[in-house]
Amino acid sequence: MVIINQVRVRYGNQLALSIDTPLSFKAGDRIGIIGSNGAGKSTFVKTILGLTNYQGSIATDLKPEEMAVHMQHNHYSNAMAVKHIMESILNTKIKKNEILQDLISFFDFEECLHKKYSALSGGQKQRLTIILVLVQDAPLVFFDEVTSGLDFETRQKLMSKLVEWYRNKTTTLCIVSHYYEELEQLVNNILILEKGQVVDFGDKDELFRKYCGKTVITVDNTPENEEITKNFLKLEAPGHLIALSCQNDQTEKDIAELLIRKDINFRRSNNNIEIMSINAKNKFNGGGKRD
Ligand SMILES: Nc1ncnc2c1ncn2[C@@H]1O[C@H](COP(=O)(O)OP(=O)(O)OP(=O)(O)O)[C@@H](O)[C@H]1O
Repeated sequence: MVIINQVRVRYGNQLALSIDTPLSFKAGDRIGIIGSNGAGKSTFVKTILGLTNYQGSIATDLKPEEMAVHMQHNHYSNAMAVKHIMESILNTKIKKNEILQDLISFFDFEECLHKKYSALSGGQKQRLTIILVLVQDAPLVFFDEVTSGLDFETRQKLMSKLVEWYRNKTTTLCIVSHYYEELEQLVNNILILEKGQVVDFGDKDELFRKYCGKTVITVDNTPENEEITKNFLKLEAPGHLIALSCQNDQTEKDIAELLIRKDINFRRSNNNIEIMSINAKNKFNGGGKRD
């Protein structure tokens, strides 16, 4: 569907994106794009959409109108009700458009239709743009930080809705997000970017096994827990956590039994994208695993 090869994007003297190894997106892929601030995620999305000046090759069998995008920031007129914004952007009437009616009801948006844009809450504003994106029914859809700035509960609700909407569809999705738990439920591939370069790209579960092992057990980072877990293989982790790599069932059982015996709370995961990406970036930057 899309093959990206030897692509470079420069802003003045800055090389914002540099992709050497070919990346390909297949129909139906659900791709999570992650990386620190300034890693090049939005530039990557814009480049596939043809919105940057790039060197290199982006081959696709899709027409421009077969790609839809939800960008990070959106602005709409405040002069008219949301209903009229929708109808004028889409050049349709809600009462004559069944897909639009379905989306409005699916996203519980009826009560917002008669409000002005500025009167919508953050979550409602995002739902407006999501509806405008989804109604296009494009085969390739980009979401760039669709839940940014929303509280935890609103984010969860919105993501569950998206998961439900796309459950039985073949749409290819590229989702840029800093919220790893959202990606855990929605994507099966991960692209990790760092300083404009590709750290890794592939199946989410394979990347997890490559960088973390079979499972990861996390405990709070305290001196006591550090002492108790000192004989196990540690991974890089956010500062407040100790992450233990379990390469097989036996190690996992040994660690769990020890932690239960010591009455220590722990979390087991076989898809922790945050810890996977920290370790992928660490390896990419030449670091090794912790002792
Ligand atoms: N229009 C622009 N002009 C100049 N530099 C830009 C422009 N857009 C992005 N950049 C720079 O290119 C780099 C990549 O930016 P980009 O927005 O793609 O990162 P990002 O990973 O999406 O970041 P964030 O998570 O903060 O949204 C950054 O250093 C940014 O400052």
